[in-house]
Formats: sequence, structure tokens, C-alpha cells
Amino acid sequence: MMATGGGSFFDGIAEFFEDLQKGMAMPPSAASVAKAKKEKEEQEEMAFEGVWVMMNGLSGKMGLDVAAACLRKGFRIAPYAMSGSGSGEVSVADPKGGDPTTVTLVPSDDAEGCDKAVAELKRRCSGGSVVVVDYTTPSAVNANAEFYAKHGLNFVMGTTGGDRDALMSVTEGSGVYAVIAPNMGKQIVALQSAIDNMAREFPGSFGDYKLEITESHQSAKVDTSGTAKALAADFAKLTAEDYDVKSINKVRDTEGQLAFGVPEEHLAGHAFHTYSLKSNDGTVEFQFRHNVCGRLMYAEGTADAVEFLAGKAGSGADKRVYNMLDVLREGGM
Ligand SMILES: NC(=O)C1=CN([C@@H]2O[C@H](COP(=O)(O)OP(=O)(O)OC[C@H]3O[C@@H](n4cnc5c(N)ncnc54)[C@H](OP(=O)(O)O)[C@@H]3O)[C@@H](O)[C@H]2O)C=CC1
Ligand SMILES: O=C(O)C1=N[C@H](C(=O)O)C[C@H](O)C1
Repeated sequence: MMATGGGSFFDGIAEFFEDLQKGMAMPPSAASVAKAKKEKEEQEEMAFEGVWVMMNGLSGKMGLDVAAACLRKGFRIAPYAMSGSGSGEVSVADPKGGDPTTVTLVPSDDAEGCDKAVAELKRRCSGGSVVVVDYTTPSAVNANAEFYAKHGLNFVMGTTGGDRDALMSVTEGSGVYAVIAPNMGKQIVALQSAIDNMAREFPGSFGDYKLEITESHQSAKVDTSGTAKALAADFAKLTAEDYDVKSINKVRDTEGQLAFGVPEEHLAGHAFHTYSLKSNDGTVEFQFRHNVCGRLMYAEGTADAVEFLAGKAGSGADKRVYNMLDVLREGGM
């Protein structure tokens, strides 16, 4: 750099031009600083050997809660996520107080953008294993599953609805590892297992009873509860009649929700279910209820499913497609 002590002004100028020629006099440009910073960050990302979670539906009600639960478990959130209409970047706060993660949203109908994002994600997250979590919307379930199958992406599908048979057959045919379940709440999964066991052990024991199901969710929920549909199949085995899931009483209006016991502050995010078995003569009634405010239990169960799935994929397990009963039975929750 330019000398100040000793030499004349003209010596200093000469030295400056010498340094300039050697490329030493110019401060690095903002672009080269940014490039070096990005390279350093990418090297650090590639050195991470843990689990990366691609959180599709990140901006939705489940998305950010699941991302936080995954960060609490020590996973990282992948730098890209598929969205519906959302684009741009979302900053995901670290519940442990670390730096936030910047995630670029790519709308799922931008096929080229999604392909590029997955290629880039596989490169940047190459040191660890990637698990996709899907909390999107019923109409996206099948197309998204086909996309994961095409790209060999292991996934946890929390989204309800869509064509569930097609979802299973595409996933099973693809060879990817997946956990697919309409409910990730540990205690609800345990209840599902108990009713399933009861139906196996005592089929038809409620032969002269009638099944009634009511579920209430936030008004934005578009489909009938996937949990209610799954439990209906088990409860129906206890009765003598088939149960049509179209009979499930769906509550989506504020007045009905409040009357069903939903606290006002949870109107925007709740899942209340009542399954009732009533004797035909009207003298006896059994009720089973799970009333959940907020989404914490589902978010934590999802993070457990991610851990379970990464373990199965890492060990090359023969069985590839699981549900939450498998996760619970194997002590994964
Ligand atoms: N298994 C379980 O335990 C639980 C399941 N669920 C289910 O999860 C699903 C999501 O619920 P919730 O978070 O409340 O819903 P929200 O409507 O709040 O969020 C959905 C998100 O999905 C995004 N999205 C919409 N279409 C697509 C698409 N084609 N590809 C990618 N992303 C898309 C939306 O993005 P954008 O804003 O950009 O359009 C939005 O961010 C529902 O099916 C619900 O029933 C919910 C709780 C627990
Ligand atoms: O949309 C929700 O909120 C929920 N969806 C799932 C369902 O459809 O059963 C699970 C839970 O009820 C919350």
C-alpha cells in the first residue's frame, strides 16, 4: 500500500501504481466479498452431516411450527421450499437463538424452478440426508408425491385429502422412504391404535349401536378431517353397519365452533373431534374425544417422523412406506 513515512510524495504515488499493477491496492469489490461469503456458507452447509428438512407449505399454519420443531431437534431447514402461490424468501427463526435460515419459495406449478431447486438443494445438502415434509393442500397431495417419487426424495406427508389410494401406489412404486399419516399427534395415534385393536379383538361388539362423528376445524380447512375418516373406518368395525364418511358432521362456522366448545382464541387453529357410539334404543352412549388447540402436538410428531424416516433410509430398511402407528410402535415418538 501507499508508503507515508520516509519517501517523497512522488515516491508514494509511484508505489501506489506499483501496488495497483500487482492487484494489491484496490479494496475487494462488494461482489467478490459476497461471493466469498456464499462459498464459505455453502462449504459449511455441505459439512453438515445431519438431517435437512425441505418444508413444503412453509408459509402455512403447519409449516412454520414444523420448521421450529425440526430445528429444536437439531435438524436444519433446507434453503428451498415448494409453495402454492408464494414466492420470494422466508426467514425461519431459530428457536435455539441461532441465525435465522433464509428459505426461497418456489411455486409448485413452476416445474422447471422446482427441478432446479431440488438439484441445488441436493448439491448444497449433500453432506447430510434430505427429508421432505409436506403440509400443503389436499389438491396438491398427488402431484407433490409424484414429484418426490420422480426426484427420489424421501418424504413425510402430513397433508390430508387427495386420492389416498393413488398416493400409496405411487409412493410404494417409487422406492422412496415415506411416512404418510393424517394425524401426527402421539396420543391421537395411540388412540387410533387402541380402537384398531379393540375392533380386531371385539369386532361387532357395538353391533346395535350407531356411529356419529363431528369434527370442528378452522374455517379455512377445505377437506373433511383425515383423522376422522381414518378413525371412522376403525369404529365402523365395532358396529354392524358400514359408515359413509360423507356422514361426518363438519363444523366450520364460528357459531357452531363456539357451541362445540372451541375457545374463541383458537378459532383460527383447532381440531376438535367427537366420535359417539349410541345404542339403537337410545339408552346408552359412548363418546371418544380429542380436542386440540394450536398445532404443537402435530408439529412435534412430524419432527419425530422425520427422525424415524431418516433412520430407516440411512439403514436401508426393506420396508419403505410407513404410517405413524409404525413410528409409535417402534418407540419413535
Ligand atoms: N397430519 C397431521 O397431523 C396434520 C395434518 N394437517 C393437514 O396439513 C395440511 C395443511 O394444513 P395447514 O398448514 O393448516 O394449511 P394452510 O392452508 O395454512 O397452509 C398450506 C400451505 O400450503 C401451501 N401450498 C398450497 N398449495 C401448494 C402446492 N401445490 N405445493 C406446495 N405448497 C402449497 C400454501 O402456500 P401459499 O400460501 O403459497 O399458497 C400454504 O403455505 C391440511 O391438509 C391439514 O389437514 C394439519 C395439521 C396436522
Ligand atoms: O387441518 C388441520 O388443522 C388438521 N388436519 C388433520 C386432519 O384433517 O385430520 C389433523 C388435525 O385434525 C388437524
